[in-house]
Amino acid sequence: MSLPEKAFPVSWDQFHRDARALAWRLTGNNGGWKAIVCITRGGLVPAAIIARELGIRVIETVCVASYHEYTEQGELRVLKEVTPSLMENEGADVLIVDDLTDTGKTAAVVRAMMPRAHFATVYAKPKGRPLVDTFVTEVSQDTWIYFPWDMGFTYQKPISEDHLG
Ligand SMILES: O=P(O)(O)OC[C@H]1O[C@H](OP(=O)(O)OP(=O)(O)O)[C@H](O)[C@@H]1O
Ligand code: HPA
Ligand SMILES: [Mg+2]
Repeated sequence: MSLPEKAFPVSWDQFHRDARALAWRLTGNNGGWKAIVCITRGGLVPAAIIARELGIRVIETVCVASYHEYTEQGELRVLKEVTPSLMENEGADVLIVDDLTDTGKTAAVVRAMMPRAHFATVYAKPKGRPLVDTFVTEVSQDTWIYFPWDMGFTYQKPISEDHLG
């Protein structure tokens, strides 16, 4: 298993703030969004926050899995498709939400289902960035983002111990 070089841990508080910042960036759409399609499972959390902020009541899922063993990406599987009514008109006025885009593979598969939908993620890495319309924070490709729902409290070594060989 290869571990990315850098770590970007995100607390619940920070995630909430970043997801709200994403909601602010999504306020410009004339007439609003007719629905959110969130990419499970990571997209469920920002979708709840954005739906609350923008008053969106129709929330759909598209269920995709590709990272099977921690940081290793495997074959991408679509476990559940989007309801056909939201794919009408190529997904115009639909807001697709995910927690992040990394290689962009997940985004490419879901975008192909709804080419006119708006794709939003909280975080983006350089490879996935061209596939996303709106995001909040970019991190480098060699960084792993640690989401609060994947973490618990553990002892932290002092920074000096890591840097003094
Ligand atoms: O840009 P990519 O390289 O395709 O990676 C990004 C996707 O990977 C993660 O999902 P994952 O497949 O791990 O499933 P999960 O959301 O259930 O954790 C993350 O939530 C994104 O959906
Ligand atoms: O950096 C990441 N963090 C968490 N899940 C992920 N899935 C793809 N990339 C990442
Ligand atoms: Mg995901």
